[in-house]
Amino acid sequence: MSSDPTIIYTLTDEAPLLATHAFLPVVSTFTKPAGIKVEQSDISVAARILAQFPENLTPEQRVPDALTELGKKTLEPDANIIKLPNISASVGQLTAAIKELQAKGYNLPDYPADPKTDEEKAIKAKYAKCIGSSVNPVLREGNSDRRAPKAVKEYARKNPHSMGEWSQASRTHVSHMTHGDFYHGEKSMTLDSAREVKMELVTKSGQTIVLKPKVALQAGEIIDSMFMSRKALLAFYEKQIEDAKNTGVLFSLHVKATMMKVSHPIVFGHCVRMFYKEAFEKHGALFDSLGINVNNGMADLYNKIADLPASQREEIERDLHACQEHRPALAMVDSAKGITNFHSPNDVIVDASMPAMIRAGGKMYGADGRLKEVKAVIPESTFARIYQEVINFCKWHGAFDPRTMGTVPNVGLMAQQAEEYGSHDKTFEISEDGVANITDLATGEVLMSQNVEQGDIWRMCQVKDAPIRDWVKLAVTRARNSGMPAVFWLDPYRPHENELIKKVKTYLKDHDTSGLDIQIMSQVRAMRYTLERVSRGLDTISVTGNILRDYLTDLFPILELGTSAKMLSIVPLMAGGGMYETGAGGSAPKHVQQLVEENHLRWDSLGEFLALAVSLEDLGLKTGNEKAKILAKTLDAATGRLLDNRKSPSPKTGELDNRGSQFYLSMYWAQELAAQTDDAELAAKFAPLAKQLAADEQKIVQELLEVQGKPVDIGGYYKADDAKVKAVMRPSATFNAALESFAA
Ligand SMILES: NC(=O)C1=CN([C@@H]2O[C@H](COP(=O)(O)OP(=O)(O)OC[C@H]3O[C@@H](n4cnc5c(N)ncnc54)[C@H](OP(=O)(O)O)[C@@H]3O)[C@@H](O)[C@H]2O)C=CC1
Ligand SMILES: O=C(O)CCC(=O)C(=O)O
Ligand SMILES: [Mg+2]
Repeated sequence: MSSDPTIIYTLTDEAPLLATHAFLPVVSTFTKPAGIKVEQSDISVAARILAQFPENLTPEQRVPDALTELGKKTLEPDANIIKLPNISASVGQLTAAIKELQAKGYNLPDYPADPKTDEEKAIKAKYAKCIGSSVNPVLREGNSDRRAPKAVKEYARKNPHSMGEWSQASRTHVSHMTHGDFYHGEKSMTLDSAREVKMELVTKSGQTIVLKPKVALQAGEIIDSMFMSRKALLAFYEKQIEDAKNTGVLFSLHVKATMMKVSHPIVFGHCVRMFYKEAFEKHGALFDSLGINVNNGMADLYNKIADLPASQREEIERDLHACQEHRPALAMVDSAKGITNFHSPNDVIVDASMPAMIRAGGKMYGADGRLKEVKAVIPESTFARIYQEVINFCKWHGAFDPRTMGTVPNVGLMAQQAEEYGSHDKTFEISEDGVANITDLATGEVLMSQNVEQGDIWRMCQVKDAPIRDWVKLAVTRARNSGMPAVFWLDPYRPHENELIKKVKTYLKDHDTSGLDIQIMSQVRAMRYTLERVSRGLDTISVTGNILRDYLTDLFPILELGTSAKMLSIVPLMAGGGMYETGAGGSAPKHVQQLVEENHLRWDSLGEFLALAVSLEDLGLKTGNEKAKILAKTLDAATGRLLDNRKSPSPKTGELDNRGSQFYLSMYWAQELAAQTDDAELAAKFAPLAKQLAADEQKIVQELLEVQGKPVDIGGYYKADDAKVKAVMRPSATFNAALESFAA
């Protein structure tokens, strides 16, 4: 039993970080009487960049490599981590962050987009560690348990969010490849013994190029080899662009360039190039000489042509516009600002963008700011099909009704960089035609081989045996505790999932499943089965691999609750600790913009409140700290009251925002603590605070409201000024004083 139980609180980026600045003082104050320590760990993109370049910084500027430290912590049994959503940076966001840090006096090197020297290559490799989804895979040393807590689901039932109407005549649909994609030629095997393998390309010209010299594999591990054909992808895009034009629906592309940070920017770039084909053919050499990489989106192109002589730039712009003339209309990210789906590869992230489209009745915004029917292009067919199944269902049954629909929690295979989301260091764009082999290093035996062509994307995925066992156990536990049926979404026609099915069947026998309803279904059937139940108000646990975990934990919360930010998201770490994530919702740039322009933060910290309650409960159970358990129980009760009394933040400036919502949470929490009878000492301790906050309620709310409506300065975006942020996020002198005198 630890004498000094500790919760590690992550500091991340954008809206979640702003909210944390207001919430942390409350957390530290409330947990102190229970003897709990709250430590901070800065894993913001700015801190992660700075940690890469200690030699460029003065001793005062240097920061520890908090992410690596935290990664190690996840392997310790007493880990208790609250993890807020962080930026998974695009190249554009990375360069903007570097620029801001340089302007603040940090002597960082520029990002070398096209490195020539060894030194530049080394710099690029360091920056590569800060791009895309580079936090979650390090910390997620456990599988995923995400669900809508009962109080939140009840709230959504009583206060349903808006849902767009679906028409049976809707032409909205999903388009995916039917050949030449990863699904098409996938190979998979379970290792009989531990091996070391390499990934190599044997070219048609007889050369052997080693792409990955060594991957150490464990016995029982499942590995896959799969590739996407460039030719098939281009032909697919050509056809879909043509079809959208002929049928008059918006063209939209949905990828996950953040998580799939190697493959999806390439998949995205091919689409943009195909769309603007003639302009790229005409200006290709110039674009290359300017270092334009369309995998980073049209924003990069427009930035890089900005300094060309006006006549040359205008000619390019004319040629780009000429392409648009005979191309379909594009779905917009921000129609007011003219930002299209092609602006940046991470503006449209499939896990959130497809549910948003489905929630809106199968529509996305066109350039005129109106909602329109859409062709949703999701090239890879493996998982795209589930969305078409949802569309089919909505067209037939109409939109789901949040007042009556069932809930779909998820148990997701995620630990130890499982499946596709761990494949970045084993993903390659093929340089010339040949055979791509996974070869045993010791024996030279070729385990799996694929015929590939230049430009194809080839990857190897892994999933270790222990995470699979843990995942099956978690599924059985959740089914038992919830009384819901659980469905493993596994497709026997997909080689990888077929290997998984064998293991699932074996490991289910390790558990008492009597009285439980556990089934295995292919994805499309599982979706249909689940939706039939959802529409009848019945609940069903989805037990899925890593990508479907990501997709379904935005899809169902967005349909059921209006946002995934209100979901409980737990990672029971395999080493015994726990990580408590705040929903699946990411950071929201437009929330920061609203704060800076109008001093109103619409971000809802509900996910943070829910996560903290489970973190406290877990800490109480594991360390025998009864006060922590009471803190957890009363926090949950306070969160319930917050919902019942409608004290969540409003999106509108001039109304209660994140700070006001946090005040109410604090007041209710103090009141619940004062009222409980399990621990008289705690009750007595919190009684004066509860009384004071209630007495000052009007005054505090007034202080929090009156600051709104004017611009504020937080001293930066990626690395805001701590003191300025604190001042902005804690503007009520009365509330601050009450907390301080309590803590004293
Ligand atoms: N766990 C993690 O670390 C995750 C990180 N990300 C990262 O976050 C960034 C943005 O991702 P994106 O896919 O656009 O998704 P987001 O979840 O940031 O946002 C989509 C929209 O959902 C609404 N929303 C989400 N959370 C909240 C909240 N707590 N309170 C109020 N509204 C909320 C906002 O809509 P509105 O403005 O209309 O209110 C927001 O604009 C990317 O860098 C991505 O990689 C994404 C997912 C998870
Ligand atoms: O790590 C990321 O970029 C996003 C994570 C995410 O979308 C999720 O876990 O649901
Ligand atoms: Mg997600």
